[in-house]
Amino acid sequence: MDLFSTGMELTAIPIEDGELSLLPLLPMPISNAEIFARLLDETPWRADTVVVYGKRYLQPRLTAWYGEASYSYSGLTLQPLPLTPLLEQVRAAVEQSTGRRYNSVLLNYYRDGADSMGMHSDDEPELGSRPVIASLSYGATRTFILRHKRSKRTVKLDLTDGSLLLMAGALQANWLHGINKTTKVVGPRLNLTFRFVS
Ligand SMILES: O=C(O)CCC(=O)C(=O)O
Ligand SMILES: [Fe+2]
Repeated sequence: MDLFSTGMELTAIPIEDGELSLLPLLPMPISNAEIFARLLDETPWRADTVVVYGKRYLQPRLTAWYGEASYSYSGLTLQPLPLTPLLEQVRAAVEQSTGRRYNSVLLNYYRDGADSMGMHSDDEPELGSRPVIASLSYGATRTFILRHKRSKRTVKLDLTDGSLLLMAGALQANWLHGINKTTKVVGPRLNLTFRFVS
């Protein structure tokens, strides 16, 4: 941390072929524990089935999609729910810290270490050619894995309670990302990815 850093700003993580930055703790007027508990309780969590290479799978996590537009991936179309007052408040804080606007948010609930997200890029056409995605985590720390599509270089980041990761530029075009299962005992984790869908 340099002399003039307040620790409240995003810090760039040097990475080739894309932009990545991290804020260890998003400033919020309510505690992380309260945000976590309210999100867990207020969200109509869904256990969705996706189609991957023609086969149907139950997603290894629960999800909810909020915003203005429907969202399609892996043969699944999610109808949006209207943002709750809490999600509006969180969105405002994320917009303030990242200097960007978002009209949608995907909530992921990883119940324990058996829940995961496969390696993917958030590169659907409605996200635009250089998507800006702000990823906010609450609860248990899980390891976020990035893998370069051509070089296969892997970068790992621990996403801790209240951390905000910003993915931008050519990151989605050149890298995959995901969350592996773990055999370690881990508690529940919530992740919110704010996006701009047009
Ligand atoms: O849970 C995470 O940190 C990743 C979520 C993610 O990649 C997504 O929602 O597209
Ligand atoms: Fe993603």
